[in-house]
Amino acid sequence: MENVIEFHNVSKKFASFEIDQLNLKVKKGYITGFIGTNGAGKSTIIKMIMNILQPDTGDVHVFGLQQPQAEKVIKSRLGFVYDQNIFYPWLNLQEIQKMIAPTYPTWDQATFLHYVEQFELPMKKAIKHFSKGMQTKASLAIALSHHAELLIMDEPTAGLDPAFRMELMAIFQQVMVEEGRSIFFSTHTTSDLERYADYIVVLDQGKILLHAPTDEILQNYVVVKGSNTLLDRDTKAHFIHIIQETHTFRALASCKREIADIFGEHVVMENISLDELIFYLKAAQRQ
Ligand SMILES: Nc1ncnc2c1ncn2[C@@H]1O[C@H](COP(=O)(O)OP(=O)(O)OP(=O)(O)O)[C@@H](O)[C@H]1O
Repeated sequence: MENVIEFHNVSKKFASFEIDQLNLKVKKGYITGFIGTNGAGKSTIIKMIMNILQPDTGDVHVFGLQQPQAEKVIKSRLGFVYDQNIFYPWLNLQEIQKMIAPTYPTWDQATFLHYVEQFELPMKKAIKHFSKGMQTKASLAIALSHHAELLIMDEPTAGLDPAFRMELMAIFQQVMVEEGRSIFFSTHTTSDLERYADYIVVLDQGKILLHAPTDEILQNYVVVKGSNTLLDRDTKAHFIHIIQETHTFRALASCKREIADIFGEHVVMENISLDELIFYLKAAQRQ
């Protein structure tokens, strides 16, 4: 299967943060959600995809082309959407479009006008007077109007109200109808991903803890609750992380069926949310 983004042994060091030999392959044609707690390194990775930051060592490929050598071609084929205005704040959408359109050979004015109308964006209002959600939509309209094959988004739903967020997620699904298009976006709103993302990447302290199809995660990972008397060296080995109270434990396991076979009705199994998954994986990483 073709990959739209590839990191090969990428390292990047800041004073108090490090990405060490990171490998990542994001599949073409799918929505991939990128999650992890504050400071996990999501923005740093997105900036390296965009060549805003450069790795100390290792290679970043987008569309099979290497950054930074192919930056110009890569940028012409992708759309970068984030929740801050990246345009001159005093310009309106009409002026921005006039400035941007000639820079993209694939610019499609009819598509631009279509999205401006669908997103109910005013053409003549200065961008600085747009709400956060309107700014996100404006970036998205521009990305879609040059037929970006890959949409990269750093927390596009941050600060949006639930109705607006749902609308944006519906738009993501709609734009995926264009064959071969891919979306890679970071978020703290994990409930959106449970419904809309095909793949999930969990990051912590610059390390990928899990990268798997969303369905597989939600079907197989479980929180198991039971009595401490069930835990010995052999049974403990079936859990990724165990939290023990005085008499009982709760633990994360990655194979629901295996746990059912071993413990039967002696334990309670609960479906996991992505927030719980991040919590347990992070705790396991630190133990
Ligand atoms: N230019 C920089 N110089 C030094 N440290 C940096 C720089 N950029 C990021 N960092 C540090 O790298 C770490 C990862 O930051 P990053 O913004 O990538 O995390 P994140 O997962 O996007 O976080 P959040 O979810 O809070 O946005 C943080 O500890 C941050 O302080």
